[in-house]
Amino acid sequence: MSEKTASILVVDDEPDLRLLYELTLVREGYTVETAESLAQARASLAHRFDVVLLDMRLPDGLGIEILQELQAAGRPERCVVVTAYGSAENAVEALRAGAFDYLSKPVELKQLRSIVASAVQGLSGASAGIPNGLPSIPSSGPPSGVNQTAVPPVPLEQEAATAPATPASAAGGRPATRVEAAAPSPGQPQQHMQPVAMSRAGRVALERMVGRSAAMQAVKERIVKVARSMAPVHIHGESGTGKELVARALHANSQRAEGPLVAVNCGAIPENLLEAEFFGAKKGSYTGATQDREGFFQAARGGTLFLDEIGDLPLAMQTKLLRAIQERCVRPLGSTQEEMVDVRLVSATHRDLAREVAAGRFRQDLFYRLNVIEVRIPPLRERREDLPELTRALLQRLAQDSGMGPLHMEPGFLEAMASRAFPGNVRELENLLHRAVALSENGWLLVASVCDEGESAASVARATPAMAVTPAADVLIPPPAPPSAPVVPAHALPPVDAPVAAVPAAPPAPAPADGETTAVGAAPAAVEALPDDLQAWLDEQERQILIRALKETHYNRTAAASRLGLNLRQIRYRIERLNIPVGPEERG
Ligand SMILES: Nc1ncnc2c1ncn2[C@@H]1O[C@H](COP(=O)(O)OP(=O)(O)OP(=O)(O)O)[C@@H](O)[C@H]1O
Repeated sequence: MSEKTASILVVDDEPDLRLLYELTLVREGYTVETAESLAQARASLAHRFDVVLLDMRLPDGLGIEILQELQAAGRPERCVVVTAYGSAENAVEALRAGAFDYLSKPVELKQLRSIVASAVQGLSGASAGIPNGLPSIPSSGPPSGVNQTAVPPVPLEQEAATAPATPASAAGGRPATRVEAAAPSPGQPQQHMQPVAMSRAGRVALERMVGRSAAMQAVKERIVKVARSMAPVHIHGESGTGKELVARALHANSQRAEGPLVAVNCGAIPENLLEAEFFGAKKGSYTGATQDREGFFQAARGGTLFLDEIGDLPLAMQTKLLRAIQERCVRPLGSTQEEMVDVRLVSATHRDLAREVAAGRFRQDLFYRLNVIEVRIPPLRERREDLPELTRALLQRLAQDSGMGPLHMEPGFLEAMASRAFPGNVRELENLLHRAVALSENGWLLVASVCDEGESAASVARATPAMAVTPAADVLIPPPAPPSAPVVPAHALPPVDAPVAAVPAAPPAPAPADGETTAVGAAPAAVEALPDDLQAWLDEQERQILIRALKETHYNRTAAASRLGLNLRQIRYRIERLNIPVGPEERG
């Protein structure tokens, strides 16, 4: 069944407009019903529709009430709201309330067709007239609340870290724009108008955002929730927090995922080229324009246009961008023709745009249009618990990219990382790890390479067993000891009931005397008895931690693996290797 058999409810009190919309949409092949008031719309909505075209002003109330009621009832209809000409407030309010998109009066039929086509995109058949036990909306009165439909849980698999990395974007070295190929189409056909299952591309994009802190989990849930409408999203976060990753995840989880994602660094384009770059240019329109060329808006047609560092746009260009957003069309430089645009806008900045507005450097009306939905990414200092996992994942990526063998962390390496403030967030962490890899010796990442000038390696290095990152999986495994790495005395084995640490804890080595420093890689000045058999000692550490995790999770291996940052396959392998009894075979 084609998408054109989708069903549309047109709600408008003006008979001429109702008829015009109806005829236009019927001609497009849709099944159309009409209603002239909120009351009639509520009655019609006893059945399910695919799209509801809602006029804002109706004799018995505001169209947005229907939108809110559908949202509150968790209904799947996508609402396109028709707002009065130039009413940015109404449009923004409707989008925030969950409208799929909006149209401004006077409605251009071309635009109506395009937006409805976009709203029904991916559908496989009509649903009108199916009394299928949908949650009903109240026959009158305001909604009891906003949509509380649960966001699908975001699976965070260990394999996330092995996903191919997005290109590292070194400051200053970034190209101004990138257009990306369409994402692979989801393997499963979509269920008609049911909450759409997360596609593989969508899941992978979320998994690339490493971090399971509550703060990051909230960011991911918000992405999933807001990805599917056309509402502009503004991403705010300090430099290096992963704004581009969020933009990619929004695109990959949107229904435009099969369209292009055009990422533009607004700060990297010379001012005199901005207009041509954004809107395209006709041959001969400026020196060097030897042929017609598309702009970002045309290149992103049917997809997402990501405007990074939007705060860097000069005021004159802000005005032109605002017009393009309001009118939904652009005019290429040197052309007399306007072209309709069909993009979803995502913008980002590390600046406080509200403050920029107050200072007169950013247009308030543009800010209002772009900031319909905000996604804030917390800085790394507000989610320090993500640091070990981020370190492992980034090292994994570095090891893969550089084709190096396994990388081992010198004792104290993670602690040295943890002692830093990271004002440059994940990018700074990434750069630091780059440096550590470049300075590594025989695959050993040295504490000294991540210490600040003058900081003693020994001041951060605690006597902890070393760890290795293998390129094959996100696994920390105890590697063979470095030639002179400090070791933990056998008597320091953590008791089974001791708190579990990612790295088996051991008492710190005795502090060196004043002024005494310990050379990196050299044994601390005073180290207690060495174990006779390092591998056996390390195995015992691992064994006890696994037993404890299993006990605490009632021998549920999946839960135990998750507690330890392993996947099921990895924990099974370790349980088997260390011959740990787990009771009845099928536990966990
Ligand atoms: N949660 C994360 N998981 C894995 N990698 C991350 C994460 N956050 C950021 N990164 C990595 O850190 C680097 C910086 O991220 P990104 O470019 O998205 O930051 P940004 O906020 O856009 O920075 P800027 O404001 O400077 O443009 C990238 O290489 C990105 O892959």
